[in-house]
Amino acid sequence: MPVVTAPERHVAVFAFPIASHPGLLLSLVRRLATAAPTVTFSFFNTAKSNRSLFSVPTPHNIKPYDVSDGIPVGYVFAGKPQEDINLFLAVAEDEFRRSLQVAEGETGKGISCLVADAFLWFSSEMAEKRRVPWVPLWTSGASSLSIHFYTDLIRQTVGLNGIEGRKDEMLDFIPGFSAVRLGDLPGGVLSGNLESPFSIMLYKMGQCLTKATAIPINSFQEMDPEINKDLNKHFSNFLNIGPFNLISPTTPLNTDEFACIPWLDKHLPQSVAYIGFGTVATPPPHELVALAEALEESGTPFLWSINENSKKHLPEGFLERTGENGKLVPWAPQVQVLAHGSVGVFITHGGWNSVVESIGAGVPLIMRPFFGEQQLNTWMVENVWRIGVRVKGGVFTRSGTVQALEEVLLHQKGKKLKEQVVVFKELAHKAVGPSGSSTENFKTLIEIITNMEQSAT
Ligand SMILES: O=c1ccn([C@@H]2O[C@H](COP(=O)(O)OP(=O)(O)O[C@H]3O[C@H](CO)[C@@H](O)[C@H](O)[C@H]3O)[C@@H](O)[C@H]2O)c(=O)[nH]1
Repeated sequence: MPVVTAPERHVAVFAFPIASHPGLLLSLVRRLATAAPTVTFSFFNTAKSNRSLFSVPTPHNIKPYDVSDGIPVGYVFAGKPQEDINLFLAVAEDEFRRSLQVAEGETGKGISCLVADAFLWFSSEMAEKRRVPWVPLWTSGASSLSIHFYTDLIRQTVGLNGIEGRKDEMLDFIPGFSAVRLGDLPGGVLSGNLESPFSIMLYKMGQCLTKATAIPINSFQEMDPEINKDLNKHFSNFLNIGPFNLISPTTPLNTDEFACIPWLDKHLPQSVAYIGFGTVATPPPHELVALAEALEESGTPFLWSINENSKKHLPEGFLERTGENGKLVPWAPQVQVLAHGSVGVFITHGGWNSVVESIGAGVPLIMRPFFGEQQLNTWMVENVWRIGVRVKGGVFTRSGTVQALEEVLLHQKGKKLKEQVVVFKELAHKAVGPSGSSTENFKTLIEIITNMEQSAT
Protein backbone atom coordinates (compact mmCIF):
# COMPACT_ATOMS: atom_id res chain seq x y z
CA MET A 1 0.00 0.00 0.00
CA PRO A 2 1.38 3.47 -0.85
CA VAL A 3 2.35 5.61 2.12
CA VAL A 4 1.46 9.24 2.77
CA THR A 5 3.49 11.63 4.86
CA ALA A 6 1.75 14.58 6.46
CA PRO A 7 3.19 15.22 9.93
CA GLU A 8 1.05 18.28 10.61
CA ARG A 9 -2.22 16.38 10.16
CA HIS A 10 -4.28 15.41 13.16
CA VAL A 11 -7.36 13.25 12.60
CA ALA A 12 -9.96 13.00 15.36
CA VAL A 13 -11.98 9.78 15.51
CA PHE A 14 -15.24 9.54 17.50
CA ALA A 15 -16.42 6.02 18.38
CA PHE A 16 -19.92 4.82 19.25
CA PRO A 17 -18.94 2.63 22.19
CA ILE A 18 -21.58 -0.11 21.92
CA ALA A 19 -21.57 -3.61 20.37
CA SER A 20 -19.17 -4.25 17.50
CA HIS A 21 -19.10 -0.55 16.48
CA PRO A 22 -15.83 0.65 18.06
CA GLY A 23 -13.86 -2.44 16.96
CA LEU A 24 -14.87 -1.89 13.38
CA LEU A 25 -13.98 1.81 13.50
CA LEU A 26 -10.61 1.06 15.06
CA SER A 27 -9.85 -1.53 12.39
CA LEU A 28 -10.41 1.20 9.78
CA VAL A 29 -8.23 3.65 11.72
CA ARG A 30 -5.46 1.04 11.96
CA ARG A 31 -5.47 0.73 8.18
CA LEU A 32 -5.41 4.50 7.78
CA ALA A 33 -2.67 4.95 10.41
CA THR A 34 -0.52 2.32 8.73
CA ALA A 35 -0.97 3.96 5.34
CA ALA A 36 -0.24 7.42 6.77
CA PRO A 37 2.33 6.81 9.54
CA THR A 38 3.16 10.46 10.16
CA VAL A 39 -0.45 11.52 10.61
CA THR A 40 -1.69 11.60 14.24
CA PHE A 41 -4.98 9.81 14.96
CA SER A 42 -6.74 10.58 18.27
CA PHE A 43 -9.32 7.89 19.03
CA PHE A 44 -12.11 8.95 21.41
CA ASN A 45 -14.05 6.16 23.06
CA THR A 46 -15.19 5.05 26.52
CA ALA A 47 -12.51 3.81 28.93
CA LYS A 48 -13.99 0.30 29.07
CA SER A 49 -14.10 -0.11 25.32
CA ASN A 50 -10.63 1.44 24.88
CA ARG A 51 -9.17 -0.99 27.43
CA SER A 52 -10.40 -3.94 25.43
CA LEU A 53 -9.56 -2.56 21.96
CA PHE A 54 -6.08 -1.35 22.83
CA SER A 55 -5.14 -4.60 24.60
CA VAL A 56 -3.47 -5.68 21.35
CA PRO A 57 -0.56 -3.86 19.62
CA THR A 58 -1.66 -0.73 17.76
CA PRO A 59 0.19 1.55 15.32
CA HIS A 60 2.18 4.16 17.26
CA ASN A 61 0.31 7.07 15.64
CA ILE A 62 -3.08 6.15 17.14
CA LYS A 63 -3.63 7.54 20.62
CA PRO A 64 -6.72 6.55 22.65
CA TYR A 65 -8.61 9.16 24.67
CA ASP A 66 -11.31 8.21 27.15
CA VAL A 67 -14.74 9.84 27.19
CA SER A 68 -17.45 9.20 29.78
CA ASP A 69 -20.05 6.51 29.14
CA GLY A 70 -22.63 8.71 30.87
CA ILE A 71 -23.35 6.09 33.55
CA PRO A 72 -23.66 7.92 36.91
CA VAL A 73 -21.61 6.47 39.78
CA GLY A 74 -23.65 3.81 41.60
CA TYR A 75 -26.24 3.66 38.80
CA VAL A 76 -28.25 0.45 38.75
CA PHE A 77 -29.47 -0.61 35.31
CA ALA A 78 -33.24 -1.04 35.21
CA GLY A 79 -33.07 -3.34 32.17
CA LYS A 80 -34.84 -0.83 29.90
CA PRO A 81 -34.21 -1.11 26.14
CA GLN A 82 -31.17 0.81 24.97
CA GLU A 83 -30.51 2.16 28.48
CA ASP A 84 -26.73 2.24 27.95
CA ILE A 85 -27.13 3.98 24.60
CA ASN A 86 -29.47 6.63 26.03
CA LEU A 87 -27.09 7.38 28.90
CA PHE A 88 -24.16 7.71 26.52
CA LEU A 89 -26.02 9.88 24.02
CA ALA A 90 -27.04 12.27 26.81
CA VAL A 91 -23.39 13.20 27.45
CA ALA A 92 -21.70 12.29 24.17
CA GLU A 93 -21.52 15.65 22.41
CA ASP A 94 -20.09 17.50 25.44
CA GLU A 95 -17.72 14.66 26.20
CA PHE A 96 -16.26 14.51 22.70
CA ARG A 97 -15.88 18.28 22.63
CA ARG A 98 -14.10 18.36 26.00
CA SER A 99 -11.81 15.47 25.15
CA LEU A 100 -10.98 16.87 21.73
CA GLN A 101 -9.65 20.02 23.38
CA VAL A 102 -7.43 17.87 25.61
CA ALA A 103 -6.03 16.01 22.57
CA GLU A 104 -5.44 19.23 20.65
CA GLY A 105 -3.65 20.68 23.66
CA GLU A 106 -1.48 17.60 24.13
CA THR A 107 -0.50 17.20 20.48
CA GLY A 108 -0.25 20.91 19.82
CA LYS A 109 -2.19 20.32 16.59
CA GLY A 110 -5.71 21.41 15.72
CA ILE A 111 -7.64 18.70 13.92
CA SER A 112 -7.54 18.51 10.14
CA CYS A 113 -10.32 15.92 9.73
CA LEU A 114 -13.11 14.40 11.83
CA VAL A 115 -13.89 10.71 11.32
CA ALA A 116 -16.85 9.40 13.33
CA ASP A 117 -19.24 6.53 13.63
CA ALA A 118 -22.11 7.79 11.46
CA PHE A 119 -24.49 7.39 14.44
CA LEU A 120 -22.81 10.47 15.99
CA TRP A 121 -24.64 12.92 13.76
CA PHE A 122 -23.63 15.97 15.86
CA SER A 123 -20.02 15.49 14.77
CA SER A 124 -21.09 16.86 11.37
CA GLU A 125 -21.69 20.29 12.94
CA MET A 126 -18.45 20.10 14.91
CA ALA A 127 -16.52 19.43 11.70
CA GLU A 128 -18.39 22.21 9.91
CA LYS A 129 -17.53 24.74 12.63
CA ARG A 130 -13.87 23.79 12.42
CA ARG A 131 -13.98 23.76 8.60
CA VAL A 132 -12.53 20.28 8.37
CA PRO A 133 -13.80 17.29 6.37
CA TRP A 134 -16.46 15.17 8.10
CA VAL A 135 -16.12 11.45 7.39
CA PRO A 136 -18.86 9.32 8.98
CA LEU A 137 -18.33 5.55 8.90
CA TRP A 138 -21.51 3.54 8.28
CA THR A 139 -20.99 0.17 9.93
CA SER A 140 -23.84 -1.60 8.15
CA GLY A 141 -24.92 -2.11 4.53
CA ALA A 142 -25.90 0.32 1.79
CA SER A 143 -29.55 -0.75 2.02
CA SER A 144 -30.09 0.42 5.60
CA LEU A 145 -28.20 3.65 4.99
CA SER A 146 -30.49 4.34 2.05
CA ILE A 147 -33.58 3.80 4.22
CA HIS A 148 -32.30 6.28 6.82
CA PHE A 149 -31.56 8.77 4.06
CA TYR A 150 -35.09 8.40 2.66
CA THR A 151 -36.90 8.35 6.04
CA ASP A 152 -38.86 11.56 5.38
CA LEU A 153 -40.03 10.31 2.00
CA ILE A 154 -41.03 6.96 3.49
CA ARG A 155 -42.91 8.58 6.36
CA GLN A 156 -44.69 11.01 4.05
CA THR A 157 -45.73 8.25 1.67
CA VAL A 158 -46.70 5.52 4.13
CA GLY A 159 -48.00 7.79 6.91
CA LEU A 160 -47.07 7.88 10.55
CA ASN A 161 -50.05 6.05 12.02
CA GLY A 162 -48.08 2.90 12.75
CA ILE A 163 -47.78 -0.19 10.60
CA GLU A 164 -49.52 -2.69 12.87
CA GLY A 165 -51.51 -4.91 10.53
CA ARG A 166 -49.67 -3.51 7.49
CA LYS A 167 -46.36 -5.30 7.90
CA ASP A 168 -46.75 -7.30 4.68
CA GLU A 169 -47.48 -4.20 2.59
CA MET A 170 -44.72 -3.58 0.07
CA LEU A 171 -42.78 -0.39 -0.32
CA ASP A 172 -41.54 -0.01 -3.87
CA PHE A 173 -40.49 3.59 -4.40
CA ILE A 174 -37.06 3.66 -2.79
CA PRO A 175 -34.44 3.83 -5.53
CA GLY A 176 -32.49 0.61 -5.84
CA PHE A 177 -35.10 -1.49 -4.02
CA SER A 178 -37.53 -3.29 -6.28
CA ALA A 179 -39.65 -3.82 -3.16
CA VAL A 180 -39.35 -4.36 0.58
CA ARG A 181 -41.98 -5.23 3.23
CA LEU A 182 -42.94 -2.39 5.58
CA GLY A 183 -42.34 -4.81 8.45
CA ASP A 184 -38.73 -5.31 7.38
CA LEU A 185 -37.70 -1.65 7.55
CA PRO A 186 -35.26 -0.79 10.36
CA GLY A 187 -36.89 -0.01 13.70
CA GLY A 188 -37.46 3.68 14.35
CA VAL A 189 -38.33 4.53 10.73
CA LEU A 190 -42.03 3.62 10.84
CA SER A 191 -42.31 1.25 13.79
CA GLY A 192 -41.11 1.19 17.40
CA ASN A 193 -40.65 4.33 19.47
CA LEU A 194 -39.93 7.06 16.94
CA GLU A 195 -39.18 9.52 19.76
CA SER A 196 -36.49 7.43 21.47
CA PRO A 197 -32.98 8.95 21.52
CA PHE A 198 -31.84 6.09 19.26
CA SER A 199 -34.56 6.71 16.64
CA ILE A 200 -33.90 10.44 16.75
CA MET A 201 -30.18 9.79 16.34
CA LEU A 202 -30.78 7.71 13.19
CA TYR A 203 -33.18 10.27 11.81
CA LYS A 204 -30.76 13.16 12.35
CA MET A 205 -27.94 11.10 10.87
CA GLY A 206 -30.01 10.54 7.71
CA GLN A 207 -30.51 14.31 7.44
CA CYS A 208 -26.78 15.13 7.78
CA LEU A 209 -25.31 12.64 5.34
CA THR A 210 -25.18 15.00 2.38
CA LYS A 211 -22.75 17.17 4.37
CA ALA A 212 -20.16 14.39 4.55
CA THR A 213 -16.93 14.77 2.59
CA ALA A 214 -16.85 10.97 2.31
CA ILE A 215 -18.94 8.10 3.67
CA PRO A 216 -16.95 4.87 4.00
CA ILE A 217 -18.97 1.68 4.56
CA ASN A 218 -18.14 -1.91 5.46
CA SER A 219 -19.36 -3.41 2.22
CA PHE A 220 -18.37 -3.79 -1.43
CA GLN A 221 -20.16 -2.00 -4.20
CA GLU A 222 -20.86 -5.12 -6.28
CA MET A 223 -23.23 -6.26 -3.56
CA ASP A 224 -25.79 -3.48 -4.08
CA PRO A 225 -25.07 -1.89 -7.46
CA GLU A 226 -28.43 -0.12 -7.83
CA ILE A 227 -28.50 1.30 -4.30
CA ASN A 228 -24.91 2.44 -4.75
CA LYS A 229 -25.78 4.14 -8.00
CA ASP A 230 -28.55 6.05 -6.29
CA LEU A 231 -26.58 7.01 -3.17
CA ASN A 232 -23.70 8.16 -5.35
CA LYS A 233 -26.06 10.77 -6.82
CA HIS A 234 -26.70 12.21 -3.36
CA PHE A 235 -23.44 11.78 -1.46
CA SER A 236 -19.91 12.88 -2.21
CA ASN A 237 -17.53 9.94 -2.11
CA PHE A 238 -19.80 7.12 -1.00
CA LEU A 239 -16.98 4.62 -0.54
CA ASN A 240 -17.48 0.88 -0.11
CA ILE A 241 -14.17 -0.20 1.40
CA GLY A 242 -14.99 -3.66 2.77
CA PRO A 243 -15.62 -6.30 3.79
CA PHE A 244 -13.29 -5.19 6.59
CA ASN A 245 -12.86 -8.71 7.96
CA LEU A 246 -11.22 -9.83 4.70
CA ILE A 247 -8.55 -7.19 5.25
CA SER A 248 -7.81 -7.20 9.00
CA PRO A 249 -9.39 -8.39 12.28
CA THR A 250 -12.30 -6.27 13.50
CA THR A 251 -12.27 -7.59 17.06
CA PRO A 252 -9.30 -8.02 19.43
CA LEU A 253 -10.85 -11.29 20.69
CA ASN A 254 -10.08 -13.55 17.76
CA THR A 255 -8.05 -16.27 19.43
CA ASP A 256 -9.40 -19.81 19.63
CA GLU A 257 -9.50 -19.94 23.41
CA PHE A 258 -12.22 -22.61 23.46
CA ALA A 259 -10.72 -24.91 20.82
CA CYS A 260 -13.45 -24.45 18.19
CA ILE A 261 -11.18 -25.14 15.22
CA PRO A 262 -9.89 -28.56 16.43
CA TRP A 263 -13.52 -29.51 17.16
CA LEU A 264 -14.59 -28.44 13.65
CA ASP A 265 -11.70 -30.48 12.21
CA LYS A 266 -13.51 -33.62 13.37
CA HIS A 267 -16.60 -32.97 11.26
CA LEU A 268 -17.58 -33.60 7.66
CA PRO A 269 -17.41 -30.81 5.07
CA GLN A 270 -20.39 -28.44 5.15
CA SER A 271 -22.17 -30.37 7.88
CA VAL A 272 -21.99 -28.09 10.93
CA ALA A 273 -24.38 -25.27 11.89
CA TYR A 274 -22.48 -22.39 13.48
CA ILE A 275 -24.79 -20.35 15.71
CA GLY A 276 -24.09 -16.82 16.91
CA PHE A 277 -26.21 -13.76 17.62
CA GLY A 278 -23.55 -11.05 17.73
CA THR A 279 -22.75 -8.94 20.75
CA VAL A 280 -26.19 -7.68 21.84
CA ALA A 281 -29.12 -9.89 20.77
CA THR A 282 -30.28 -12.81 22.93
CA PRO A 283 -33.15 -15.08 21.86
CA PRO A 284 -35.88 -15.43 24.51
CA PRO A 285 -35.79 -18.65 26.58
CA HIS A 286 -38.57 -20.47 24.67
CA GLU A 287 -36.77 -19.83 21.37
CA LEU A 288 -33.50 -21.13 22.79
CA VAL A 289 -35.36 -24.30 23.69
CA ALA A 290 -36.93 -24.54 20.22
CA LEU A 291 -33.56 -24.06 18.53
CA ALA A 292 -31.92 -26.69 20.75
CA GLU A 293 -34.74 -29.16 20.09
CA ALA A 294 -34.49 -28.56 16.34
CA LEU A 295 -30.74 -29.24 16.40
CA GLU A 296 -31.30 -32.42 18.35
CA GLU A 297 -34.21 -33.62 16.18
CA SER A 298 -32.36 -32.97 12.92
CA GLY A 299 -29.10 -34.45 14.22
CA THR A 300 -27.22 -31.40 12.90
CA PRO A 301 -23.73 -30.98 14.40
CA PHE A 302 -23.51 -27.50 15.90
CA LEU A 303 -21.06 -25.01 17.32
CA TRP A 304 -22.94 -22.41 19.35
CA SER A 305 -21.50 -19.15 20.68
CA ILE A 306 -23.76 -18.64 23.69
CA ASN A 307 -23.56 -16.63 26.91
CA GLU A 308 -23.95 -18.16 30.40
CA ASN A 309 -27.32 -16.52 30.91
CA SER A 310 -28.81 -18.14 27.80
CA LYS A 311 -27.14 -21.49 28.46
CA LYS A 312 -29.18 -22.09 31.58
CA HIS A 313 -32.41 -22.07 29.52
CA LEU A 314 -31.38 -25.00 27.30
CA PRO A 315 -33.35 -28.24 27.74
CA GLU A 316 -32.12 -30.49 30.52
CA GLY A 317 -29.62 -33.09 29.34
CA PHE A 318 -29.31 -31.38 25.94
CA LEU A 319 -25.53 -31.30 25.88
CA GLU A 320 -25.19 -34.85 27.22
CA ARG A 321 -27.55 -36.15 24.55
CA THR A 322 -25.87 -34.28 21.69
CA GLY A 323 -22.40 -35.35 22.90
CA GLU A 324 -19.67 -34.97 20.27
CA ASN A 325 -22.30 -33.59 17.90
CA GLY A 326 -22.48 -30.27 19.69
CA LYS A 327 -20.23 -27.67 21.30
CA LEU A 328 -21.20 -24.58 23.29
CA VAL A 329 -18.67 -21.78 23.75
CA PRO A 330 -18.91 -18.33 25.35
CA TRP A 331 -17.03 -16.81 22.39
CA ALA A 332 -15.87 -18.18 19.03
CA PRO A 333 -13.31 -16.75 16.61
CA GLN A 334 -16.21 -16.27 14.21
CA VAL A 335 -14.32 -15.29 11.08
CA GLN A 336 -12.05 -18.36 11.31
CA VAL A 337 -14.97 -20.59 12.25
CA LEU A 338 -17.00 -19.52 9.20
CA ALA A 339 -13.99 -20.07 6.97
CA HIS A 340 -13.67 -23.68 8.19
CA GLY A 341 -14.75 -26.19 5.56
CA SER A 342 -16.98 -28.14 7.95
CA VAL A 343 -19.39 -25.22 8.48
CA GLY A 344 -22.43 -25.58 6.24
CA VAL A 345 -24.75 -22.91 7.61
CA PHE A 346 -24.67 -19.87 9.89
CA ILE A 347 -27.70 -19.37 12.13
CA THR A 348 -27.62 -15.69 13.05
CA HIS A 349 -29.45 -12.50 14.03
CA GLY A 350 -28.34 -10.75 10.84
CA GLY A 351 -25.99 -8.15 12.33
CA TRP A 352 -24.12 -6.64 9.43
CA ASN A 353 -20.70 -7.97 10.40
CA SER A 354 -22.10 -11.47 10.66
CA VAL A 355 -23.70 -11.16 7.22
CA VAL A 356 -20.53 -9.97 5.47
CA GLU A 357 -18.37 -12.44 7.37
CA SER A 358 -20.61 -15.27 6.18
CA ILE A 359 -20.45 -13.96 2.62
CA GLY A 360 -16.67 -13.67 2.84
CA ALA A 361 -16.54 -17.34 3.80
CA GLY A 362 -19.22 -18.49 1.32
CA VAL A 363 -21.57 -19.85 4.01
CA PRO A 364 -25.38 -19.65 3.53
CA LEU A 365 -27.46 -18.22 6.35
CA ILE A 366 -30.51 -18.94 8.46
CA MET A 367 -31.74 -15.65 9.84
CA ARG A 368 -33.62 -14.80 13.02
CA PRO A 369 -33.56 -10.97 13.13
CA PHE A 370 -34.13 -9.08 16.38
CA PHE A 371 -33.88 -5.28 16.08
CA GLY A 372 -32.43 -2.35 14.18
CA GLU A 373 -31.61 -3.09 10.55
CA GLN A 374 -31.39 -6.87 11.13
CA GLN A 375 -34.86 -7.30 9.58
CA LEU A 376 -33.75 -5.42 6.49
CA ASN A 377 -30.50 -7.38 6.28
CA THR A 378 -32.63 -10.53 6.47
CA TRP A 379 -34.83 -9.28 3.66
CA MET A 380 -31.80 -8.65 1.49
CA VAL A 381 -30.27 -12.07 2.32
CA GLU A 382 -33.46 -13.93 1.47
CA ASN A 383 -35.08 -11.92 -1.30
CA VAL A 384 -32.38 -9.92 -3.04
CA TRP A 385 -29.08 -11.77 -2.73
CA ARG A 386 -30.79 -15.18 -2.24
CA ILE A 387 -28.04 -16.51 -0.01
CA GLY A 388 -30.13 -17.66 2.93
CA VAL A 389 -33.56 -18.03 4.48
CA ARG A 390 -35.45 -16.40 7.33
CA VAL A 391 -36.80 -18.90 9.87
CA LYS A 392 -40.51 -19.36 9.38
CA GLY A 393 -42.41 -16.52 11.07
CA GLY A 394 -39.12 -14.80 11.92
CA VAL A 395 -38.78 -16.64 15.27
CA PHE A 396 -37.36 -20.02 16.29
CA THR A 397 -39.93 -22.79 16.55
CA ARG A 398 -38.88 -26.40 16.61
CA SER A 399 -40.56 -27.31 13.31
CA GLY A 400 -39.68 -24.05 11.53
CA THR A 401 -36.02 -24.43 12.46
CA VAL A 402 -35.86 -28.09 11.41
CA GLN A 403 -37.40 -27.03 8.10
CA ALA A 404 -34.84 -24.23 7.61
CA LEU A 405 -31.95 -26.59 8.45
CA GLU A 406 -33.19 -29.16 5.96
CA GLU A 407 -33.70 -26.52 3.28
CA VAL A 408 -30.17 -25.17 3.61
CA LEU A 409 -28.23 -28.34 4.37
CA LEU A 410 -30.07 -31.04 2.46
CA HIS A 411 -32.41 -29.82 -0.26
CA GLN A 412 -31.81 -28.60 -3.78
CA LYS A 413 -32.64 -25.09 -2.59
CA GLY A 414 -29.65 -25.26 -0.26
CA LYS A 415 -27.39 -26.07 -3.17
CA LYS A 416 -28.59 -22.94 -4.97
CA LEU A 417 -28.07 -20.81 -1.85
CA LYS A 418 -24.54 -22.16 -1.56
CA GLU A 419 -23.79 -21.46 -5.23
CA GLN A 420 -25.12 -17.94 -4.90
CA VAL A 421 -23.19 -17.13 -1.70
CA VAL A 422 -20.02 -18.37 -3.37
CA VAL A 423 -20.65 -15.91 -6.23
CA PHE A 424 -20.75 -13.09 -3.66
CA LYS A 425 -17.75 -14.51 -1.82
CA GLU A 426 -15.72 -14.26 -5.01
CA LEU A 427 -16.90 -10.71 -5.66
CA ALA A 428 -15.99 -9.75 -2.08
CA HIS A 429 -12.48 -11.18 -2.34
CA LYS A 430 -11.99 -9.49 -5.69
CA ALA A 431 -13.16 -6.14 -4.26
CA VAL A 432 -10.44 -6.17 -1.58
CA GLY A 433 -7.77 -7.58 -3.89
CA PRO A 434 -5.23 -5.60 -5.97
CA SER A 435 -7.10 -2.97 -8.03
CA GLY A 436 -10.42 -4.19 -6.59
CA SER A 437 -13.19 -1.63 -6.08
CA SER A 438 -12.80 -1.51 -2.28
CA THR A 439 -9.02 -1.21 -2.56
CA GLU A 440 -9.34 1.73 -4.97
CA ASN A 441 -12.00 3.35 -2.78
CA PHE A 442 -9.71 3.04 0.22
CA LYS A 443 -6.99 4.95 -1.64
CA THR A 444 -9.49 7.74 -2.28
CA LEU A 445 -10.41 7.72 1.41
CA ILE A 446 -6.77 8.10 2.51
CA GLU A 447 -6.37 11.09 0.21
CA ILE A 448 -9.48 12.71 1.65
CA ILE A 449 -8.59 12.03 5.26
CA THR A 450 -4.98 13.10 5.04
CA ASN A 451 -5.78 15.76 2.51
CA MET A 452 -2.73 14.63 0.57
CA GLU A 453 -1.98 12.90 -2.70
CA GLN A 454 -0.35 9.51 -2.13
CA SER A 455 3.24 8.99 -3.14
CA ALA A 456 4.31 5.47 -4.01
CA THR A 457 7.19 4.15 -1.89
O1 LIG B 1 -18.64 -15.55 19.53
C1 LIG B 1 -18.55 -14.54 18.83
C2 LIG B 1 -19.59 -13.60 18.65
C3 LIG B 1 -19.36 -12.50 17.84
N1 LIG B 1 -18.15 -12.31 17.24
C4 LIG B 1 -17.91 -11.13 16.38
O2 LIG B 1 -18.70 -10.04 16.83
C5 LIG B 1 -19.17 -9.29 15.73
C6 LIG B 1 -20.69 -9.16 15.82
O3 LIG B 1 -21.12 -8.20 14.89
P1 LIG B 1 -22.57 -8.17 14.27
O4 LIG B 1 -22.90 -9.43 13.64
O5 LIG B 1 -22.66 -6.97 13.40
O6 LIG B 1 -23.52 -8.06 15.52
P2 LIG B 1 -23.70 -6.90 16.65
O7 LIG B 1 -22.48 -6.72 17.41
O8 LIG B 1 -24.91 -7.26 17.38
O9 LIG B 1 -23.95 -5.61 15.74
C7 LIG B 1 -24.53 -4.35 15.96
O10 LIG B 1 -23.91 -3.51 14.98
C8 LIG B 1 -24.05 -3.97 13.63
C9 LIG B 1 -23.25 -3.04 12.73
O11 LIG B 1 -23.74 -1.76 12.75
C10 LIG B 1 -25.53 -4.01 13.26
O12 LIG B 1 -25.68 -4.54 11.96
C11 LIG B 1 -26.31 -4.87 14.26
O13 LIG B 1 -27.69 -4.82 13.97
C12 LIG B 1 -26.04 -4.38 15.70
O14 LIG B 1 -26.67 -5.25 16.65
C13 LIG B 1 -18.73 -10.00 14.47
O15 LIG B 1 -17.59 -9.37 13.93
C14 LIG B 1 -18.36 -11.40 14.95
O16 LIG B 1 -17.33 -11.99 14.19
C15 LIG B 1 -17.15 -13.23 17.39
O17 LIG B 1 -16.05 -13.09 16.83
N2 LIG B 1 -17.37 -14.32 18.18
